[in-house]
Amino acid sequence: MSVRDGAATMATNAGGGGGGGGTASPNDQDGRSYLLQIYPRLAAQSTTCCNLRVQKDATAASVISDAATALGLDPGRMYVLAEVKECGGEEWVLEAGDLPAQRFLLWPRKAQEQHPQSLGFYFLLQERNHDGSIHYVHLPPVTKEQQAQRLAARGFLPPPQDDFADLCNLPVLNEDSILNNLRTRFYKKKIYTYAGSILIAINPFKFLPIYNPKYVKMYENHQLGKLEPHIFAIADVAYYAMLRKKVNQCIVISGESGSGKTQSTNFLIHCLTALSQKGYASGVERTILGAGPVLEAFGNAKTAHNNNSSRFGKFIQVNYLESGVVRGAVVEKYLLEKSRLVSREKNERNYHVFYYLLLGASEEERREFKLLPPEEYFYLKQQNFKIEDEEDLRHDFERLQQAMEMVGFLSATKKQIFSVLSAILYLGNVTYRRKSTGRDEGLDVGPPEVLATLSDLLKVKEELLVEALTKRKTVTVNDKLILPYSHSEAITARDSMAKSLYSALFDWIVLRINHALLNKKDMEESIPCLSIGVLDIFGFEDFETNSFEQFCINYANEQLQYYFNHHIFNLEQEEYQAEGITWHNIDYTDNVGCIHLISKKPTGLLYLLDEESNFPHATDETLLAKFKAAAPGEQILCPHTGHGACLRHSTLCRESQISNQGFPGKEHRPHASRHCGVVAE
Ligand SMILES: Nc1ncnc2c1ncn2[C@@H]1O[C@H](COP(=O)(O)OP(=O)(O)OP(=O)(O)O)[C@@H](O)[C@H]1O
Repeated sequence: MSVRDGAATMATNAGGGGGGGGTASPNDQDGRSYLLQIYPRLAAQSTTCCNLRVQKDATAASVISDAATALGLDPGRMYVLAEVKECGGEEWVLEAGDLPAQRFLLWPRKAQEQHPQSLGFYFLLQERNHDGSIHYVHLPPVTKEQQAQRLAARGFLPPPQDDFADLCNLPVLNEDSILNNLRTRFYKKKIYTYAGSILIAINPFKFLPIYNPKYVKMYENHQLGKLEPHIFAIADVAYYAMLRKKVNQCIVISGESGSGKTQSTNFLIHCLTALSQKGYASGVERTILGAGPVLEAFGNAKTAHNNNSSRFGKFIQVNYLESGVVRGAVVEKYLLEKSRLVSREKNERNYHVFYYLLLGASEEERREFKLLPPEEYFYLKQQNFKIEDEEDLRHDFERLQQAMEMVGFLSATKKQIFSVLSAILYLGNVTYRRKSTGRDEGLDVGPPEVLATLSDLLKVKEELLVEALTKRKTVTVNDKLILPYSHSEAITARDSMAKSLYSALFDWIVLRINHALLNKKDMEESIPCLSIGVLDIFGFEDFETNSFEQFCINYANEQLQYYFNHHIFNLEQEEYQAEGITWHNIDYTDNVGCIHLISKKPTGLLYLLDEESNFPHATDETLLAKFKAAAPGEQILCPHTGHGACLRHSTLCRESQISNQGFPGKEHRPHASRHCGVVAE
């Protein structure tokens, strides 16, 4: 036996012996000797391990000698003994004089009494190379499951975690670690992660079997964070907080287009109604179920980011009796994107309902509503848009009709609605020509058959219609003037009429849905009610051409961001201070400057825009001049680039934080990932 480099090394005249299998189970403890199991990790390995009874004071050198003899190893070679503790990734090569039995006694009890290797504790016998270095042999790695079993079995220190269910537990908190954590979890099909009481959801774009009733039950009445993050946990917390504190709750969902906000809203509403069904069903869920497809048909459209994008914001409030039974619901809508009616980006579509009607209507309905093929409507045929899903659209029209009945639209009402839709499409086919005769400056409007059809569908006299489409009324101090539109003004007036008609129709549909959702008794008697609201508004948007709608949407999102900041940073920190908790305030990017720039009285952009709109001769240039005069040199610092930047820049940067970090599964979309956050209040 020789000792080199301080490590216990031995060459032995081994003979016979043979250890057999078995694992390093200590014991058969006689007070002074211990049973060690030693695993050879050798180039020419013939046996798996040997059991050695050793004295407490036996040195590593003597243990190596005995093990090599027992294993029948080549006596001309040199060996070392290493202690392995997998949980910490440790593999210690023992010195010749080290005492293996002593080390063994430091292992957790379970590892001494049970199958130690399965718990990640064992001794290894390794061969030395001629240069003294250790000859490492590749062994199959221990699987995560094996590792987890071992750890759970011994209730011991967890290994370094590779993902965290709550971002607050990340050992290092920065943008990279957050994104890595979300990505690691996403690859493991864990699409939900908490950041305290906020739930982050990453759109999987595929079905995951995690929304069935078993999950509603599983998450019922559990403290947030006890179980794996889930959207049902958020609904559950809101529901039980409402019942316990007798305070209304609100769940705010935000995220960019296509991130899954509406889907999340649906999961929440499903869970919120399921939780409350104690004995007798209220029928509200059925009405909500019907309301969904109706709102979707009229308020959703195919966009570049999402084939079924909600083009309006909504707040759904589910009302409960104090006992927790669902009582009714109310839908409030915000900012329908009206510009979509008359123009849109390439390869985007108008609202679903137009295509449903045109492709799904029966022959009789086609005659009744005077429907044309889709490509004959100016409002639909822009950008040579092709319809390739005719079958689906036909089916969707049937589905819509059914849903309308579920929310109480009678046949006559449906006909009125379809007539208005048809009229809106005909409005786009109205054309103008400058009058060619006499000194009249006005416009000829036509074609006559379109005007006649419009008058018929809208039940408005043709003269009145022509008047509204060609002239405007101006009221001055002394007089009432009727002036003809210029050609471009007339086109704008025609499109405005279409937009206003659709918007009014949508408002009216929402009103009707609310009538169906409200419990009639609530309107007659005053019964104390509690509620949970779910806010689903569109996220930040940035298109090639951004319109006033994008400005308003992004402003609404800035407000939402402000709300998040206020609640997550400000109020939380104030509470810590009030409770005397030692706390270093966290610096965060406050967007209040951006909000003031847009909406602070009296110089906010919105006020200036209002003011300028009252001037008859206002133009884009006069508005811009007004902006510049009111806020000379005013800039917002972009939180990410640090540049002095415009409003648009600041919103874009926030949006880009996560969207380009490479989540898989949706190659056809321009943004690599879509995520949304859900906050329960
Ligand atoms: N949890 C989920 N599981 C499976 N698929 C999902 C999930 N969430 C979203 N999706 C898929 O992503 C699509 C887009 O989601 P959704 O319409 O909810 O996005 P959104 O954020 O509301 O978009 P927009 O703001 O444009 O309305 C859905 O049609 C659905 O196919």
